Amino acid sequence: MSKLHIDSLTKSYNNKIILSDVFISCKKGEIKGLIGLNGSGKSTLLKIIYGAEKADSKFVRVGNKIIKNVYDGRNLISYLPQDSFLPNNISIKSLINLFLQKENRPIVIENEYVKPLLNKKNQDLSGGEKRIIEILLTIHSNAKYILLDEPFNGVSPIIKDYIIEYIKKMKLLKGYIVTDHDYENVINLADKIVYLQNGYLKEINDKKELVELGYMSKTTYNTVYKT
Ligand SMILES: Nc1ncnc2c1ncn2[C@@H]1O[C@H](COP(=O)(O)OP(=O)(O)OP(=O)(O)O)[C@@H](O)[C@H]1O
Repeated sequence: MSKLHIDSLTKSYNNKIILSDVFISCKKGEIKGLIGLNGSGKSTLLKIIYGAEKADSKFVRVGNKIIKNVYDGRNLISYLPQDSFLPNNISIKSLINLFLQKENRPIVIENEYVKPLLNKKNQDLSGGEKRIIEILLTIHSNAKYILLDEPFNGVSPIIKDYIIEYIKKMKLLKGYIVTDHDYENVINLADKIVYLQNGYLKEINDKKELVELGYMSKTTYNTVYKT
């Protein structure tokens, strides 16, 4: 499968540069974890790659296909936004039929967490239940590359573990870029970590760098990683 390649991506809001000549790529079977401080531009980056937000400049392609907007990227790039995106007054079963191609529906309908919710309306689901449905609909689209913005938000620990194992199991088929403030789970899930700061992406090779970069305190690092 062709690689997802992004370069020369630049974005400013009100003359403030948020993303400055960003380069990132992802290949099939790869999970990239994107982390950074609040406001560093992670969501903006994912929205621009997907095509939901305009960039000042960008070059996005999957293989030889250049992606300029959401329409170009259909069946190639799928995106889970930070905020809930499903319409309310509609059953989960109908949402699955609406969002997924016929051949992709059974695996979601048969899912152990989805099955008990099929006849409920989206508005009657808890925040975490909604998130599982949204994640599965995004992953099981026809797209080859999946962008997940805060998939673990509002999800209980046991479901986070389930989502991580689920994505790992599915990873051979697609490529993923995942961002979340739950850095432990992003680090656990990802093959590579990239850190966004001052508009630039930096590859992290050693978790200790996250202290040097000011992402986490030494105390937190020692508590989490030095047992
Ligand atoms: N539509 C907009 N108009 C003006 N500024 C914006 C807009 N959207 C985002 N910003 C600004 O761009 C910066 C990056 O925002 P973004 O949401 O991409 O950050 P983030 O890294 O995802 O943050 P968080 O981790 O808090 O979700 C922030 O300073 C934000 O205030």
